[in-house]
Amino acid sequence: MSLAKTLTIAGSDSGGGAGIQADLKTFQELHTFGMSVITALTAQNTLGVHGVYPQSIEAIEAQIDAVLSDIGADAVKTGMLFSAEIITLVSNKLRQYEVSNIVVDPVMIAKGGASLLQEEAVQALKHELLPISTVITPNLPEAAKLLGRAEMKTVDEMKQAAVDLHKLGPTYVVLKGGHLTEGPAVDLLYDGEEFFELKVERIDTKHTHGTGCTFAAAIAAELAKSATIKDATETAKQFITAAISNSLVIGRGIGPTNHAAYRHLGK
Ligand SMILES: Nc1ncnc2c1ncn2[C@@H]1O[C@H](COP(=O)(O)OP(=O)(O)O)[C@@H](O)[C@H]1O
Ligand SMILES: Cc1ncc(COP(=O)(O)OP(=O)(O)O)c(N)n1
Repeated sequence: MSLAKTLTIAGSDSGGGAGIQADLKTFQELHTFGMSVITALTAQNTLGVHGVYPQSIEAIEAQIDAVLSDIGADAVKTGMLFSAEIITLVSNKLRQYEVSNIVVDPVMIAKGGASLLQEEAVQALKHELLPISTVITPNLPEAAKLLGRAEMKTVDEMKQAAVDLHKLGPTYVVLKGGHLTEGPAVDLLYDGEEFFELKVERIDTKHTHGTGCTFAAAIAAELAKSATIKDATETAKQFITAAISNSLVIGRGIGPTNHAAYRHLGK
């Protein structure tokens, strides 16, 4: 038997709700073979990030080479990359191994406010990783930072931002609207010509830790199984909506989404 192979290159969340842990759970639930390259350890729980410990370039490079020189990946998802040096390494390696489905979640700041990307690394993200990516999945603050403008507040402003993000080089842009303060949770898929809206009623819960990681990992899993970008984002939206609707009230802060919920829809 063979399974589509998915690789996450991201930070570890000791609390299990975001980062590598969220990605691997999502990969598994969507019936792919998940693998990981850890860029940084975080000491994290539902109350926030209590420490960030980047791994050495040597350790990250060795992990990537071990996985891609032998097993390979049908899709790679990147999350917390932390520094310009790590971004340069990851970009070079993805080129070297000619990875074809690259999903870049440009993780910058955790919900609790902790910085997961150094300020000076934003330029490396823009100029080295975005141009080789298949799809980027910024949230509204990340999109604003990448474009050097104020945060979008309406779907019309999101559309203009998606066009401008597309000019940075990715084949597709999925701009996430989870941070909109009013109305449904709308995300926009832009392919350089047309917009597609992914829209659901906003779920009334504070337990949304790891939503962005989970959503991007689901897109990567579907692309690995050869779904079109439109089908991949639609499935990912169903996956994250089920995960948020059944999110877990654990810990004393913002609880994680429930990665097992999608399977209970009979998927
Ligand atoms: N309260 C909510 N109800 C429904 N969907 C949500 C809610 N919050 C976030 N989402 C969805 O979760 C996904 C991740 O979005 P977002 O929270 O913006 O990302 P991030 O975790 O990177 O900040 C998107 O599909 C977004 O629309
Ligand atoms: C290790 C690690 N990576 C990424 C994040 C951010 O994840 P996200 O899905 O955006 O969720 P929130 O942190 O915003 O709830 C993280 N926290 N840790």
